[in-house]
Amino acid sequence: MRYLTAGESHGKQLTTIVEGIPALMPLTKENINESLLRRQKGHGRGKRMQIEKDLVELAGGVRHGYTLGSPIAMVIHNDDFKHWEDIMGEDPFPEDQKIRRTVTRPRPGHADLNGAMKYGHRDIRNVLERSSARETAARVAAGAVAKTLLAQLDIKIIGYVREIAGIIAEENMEMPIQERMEISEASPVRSLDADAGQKMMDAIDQAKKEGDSIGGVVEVYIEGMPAGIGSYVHYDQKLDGRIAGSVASINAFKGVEFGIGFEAARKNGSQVHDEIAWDKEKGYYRKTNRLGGFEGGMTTGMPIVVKGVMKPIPTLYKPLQSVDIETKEPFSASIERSDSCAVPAAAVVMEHVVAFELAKSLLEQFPHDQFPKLKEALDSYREEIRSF
Ligand SMILES: Cc1cc2nc3c(=O)[nH]c(=O)nc-3n(C[C@H](O)[C@H](O)[C@H](O)COP(=O)(O)O)c2cc1C
Ligand SMILES: C=C(O[C@@H]1CC(C(=O)O)=C[C@@H](OP(=O)(O)O)[C@H]1O)C(=O)O
Repeated sequence: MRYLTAGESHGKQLTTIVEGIPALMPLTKENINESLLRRQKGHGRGKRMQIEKDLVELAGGVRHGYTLGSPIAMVIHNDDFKHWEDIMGEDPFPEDQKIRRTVTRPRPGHADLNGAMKYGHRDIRNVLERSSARETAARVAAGAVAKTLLAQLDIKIIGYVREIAGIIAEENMEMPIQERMEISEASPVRSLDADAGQKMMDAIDQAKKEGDSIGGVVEVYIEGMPAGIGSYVHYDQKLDGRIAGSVASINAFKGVEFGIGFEAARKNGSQVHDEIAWDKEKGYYRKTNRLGGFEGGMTTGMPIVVKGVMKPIPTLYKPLQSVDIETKEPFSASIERSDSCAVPAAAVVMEHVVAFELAKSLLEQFPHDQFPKLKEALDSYREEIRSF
């Protein structure tokens, strides 16, 4: 199972192709649109999200509500394209407009300067159009297909915000996943804690007023993955490693933690490892879940708990200093628009990239061309694990 995306932020459309989903799996565009619309929400986003209404067009691989086993092609149109046709269309700029319309001022913290040097672009627009997190809409579409597969295998997944600008939403470890879903969806910052949520919103408003940006920590929580998914035998089969890679690949993500994460460095082994217990009904389980659902690159059967840290947005109304690549002169220009905080949206993105890795590892372990056979194989594996 794999996916590719294509498309520029202000170009015509984003395209996603997902390969490897078995045939005969129920899938509708509503499954995908629900995820896309969730990604667009969240306090702190800029004007662009008022222009876009992300809706998917299923362009291949699905017929009459079921997957065909062929690649699934999805298109999301950029509504903003109509404002950018002269800049993003096929025709080059007329000579007399070239200098004025070419982007030559790289933003610190974005892909601008490194991307321009690597690909030899003297117009930084050729970099920023693709490095933009607009691409995460296409990734969420791929993840939504994976999430639909997981849901039909009784695996639930949700992403929410744990921290923004140092304000922490304390977690009640006992909170069931359904409650996590409902509370975070109702919160404008996807927080699990109303008091912290209000403080987060205030911090976002304050940052915006000051022309600055803020980052935070998001968490993805998964229930229903049986023990033993992933493997210890090769570096690239370790599921926690794959998840870490996919999370770090999200725009502006700078770190990943499982369970208590970096806190483990400051604790003794007896305070970190989760004791093993057994119950006639549910089989083996851990008395605690400090390792966040992974041992040896494989799931333990406990909930998977993974956090990602997002740095503050690099485009600032209060700009940092940089150097114009044509004149080599320093500048500090003002900008037209940007998000001041995209942490709530990033929680939805992280949920979807993690969902993709989970679905991919399940299909590697239980390769089936037909979805009902995958379901049957997983049910029988679950029974085997329970009575082990
Ligand atoms: C949902 C989301 C929205 C974002 N919005 C913006 C934005 O409005 N302006 C901006 O400069 N960066 C934004 N970013 C972050 C940049 O895309 C990111 O910092 C850039 O691609 C450079 O990559 P790096 O930070 O991973 O090094 C956003 C990221 C995400 C996940
Ligand atoms: C378009 C999205 O996010 C964009 C990500 C982004 C960036 O530099 O990463 C910059 C902004 O784009 P624009 O300059 O057009 O306002 C965000 O709006 C989106 O999330 O769909």
